[in-house]
Amino acid sequence: MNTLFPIFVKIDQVPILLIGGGPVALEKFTALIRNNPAVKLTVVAKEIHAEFRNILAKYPHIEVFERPFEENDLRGKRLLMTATNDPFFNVALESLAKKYTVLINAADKPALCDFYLGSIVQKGDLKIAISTNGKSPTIAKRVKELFQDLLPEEIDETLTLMESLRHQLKGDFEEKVKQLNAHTKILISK
Ligand SMILES: C[C@@]1(CC(=O)O)C2=NC(=C\c3[nH]c(c(CCC(=O)O)c3CC(=O)O)Cc3[nH]c(c(CC(=O)O)c3CCC(=O)O)/C=C3\N/C(=C\2)[C@@H](CCC(=O)O)[C@]3(C)CC(=O)O)/[C@H]1CCC(=O)O
Ligand SMILES: NC(=O)c1ccc[n+]([C@@H]2O[C@H](COP(=O)([O-])OP(=O)(O)OC[C@H]3O[C@@H](n4cnc5c(N)ncnc54)[C@H](O)[C@@H]3O)[C@@H](O)[C@H]2O)c1
Repeated sequence: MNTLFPIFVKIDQVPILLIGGGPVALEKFTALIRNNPAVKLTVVAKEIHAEFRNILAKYPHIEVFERPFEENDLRGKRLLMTATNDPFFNVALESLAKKYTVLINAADKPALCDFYLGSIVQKGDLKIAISTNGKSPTIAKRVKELFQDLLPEEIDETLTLMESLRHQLKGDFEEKVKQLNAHTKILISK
């Protein structure tokens, strides 16, 4: 049983610290930016690879420090993502995360994680997060590709129409739910 509880985080108002400047840190950075370019993010790494540095230069609102991590970096942060090549440092970060009551994701180190990243399907405002309970990130990626192909592009238009409908509907809550269900029944009928 997959006991992970999925939530959707407003990353433009929840400060995140990303430690690492290599390809894996760049992957995690890309995942954040793809979901919200306005992410409130600080990147700290002893050495930031050229490719990552060039990309970071396009996001002036992101704080970047090319130096070793300092405990102070955790102050005011709510999420910590780490992608370093130092296993001892990762373990130390796990206890520091507890001290600062920050949730930690250590890339590719499930035992150190409070939360996992999911594979994300996006069609306009529709977003689906996929988890395999850490069993196979590759399958998560394939399922994402499947849904990306399966879902019609028009789904976002439908969402926009539904949004205006739900704002127009009068009556009590129960009545609104009834009407919204009636309007969308066609979506699941053959
Ligand atoms: C979904 C995605 C999100 C993201 O990272 O943004 C993600 N991994 C992705 C890709 C990916 N990662 C790896 C491969 C190589 C092939 C393979 O191993 O399958 C590929 C495939 C590829 O790159 O093609 C290597 C890998 N990953 C983990 C381990 C350690 C272990 O399993 O013990 C190892 C072995 C390292 C080694 O061998 O040294 C662990 C985790 N990876 C997770 C998330 C969490 C569980 C998610 C879930 O529940 O499924 C978890 C537990 C923690 C975390 O990192 O958050 C992203 C999909 C991107 C997309 O959607 O396109
Ligand atoms: N590259 C891959 O495809 C891959 C795949 C699976 C797992 N991994 C694992 O993921 C981790 C990261 O991979 P990578 O390829 O990005 O590594 P990398 O060596 O390219 O980058 C590691 C980064 O961590 C930084 N760092 C290390 N100690 C630090 C500290 N004390 N303070 C601040 N920054 C510090 C380094 O400066 C560097 O920027 C490694 O543990 C690796 O084994 C990598």
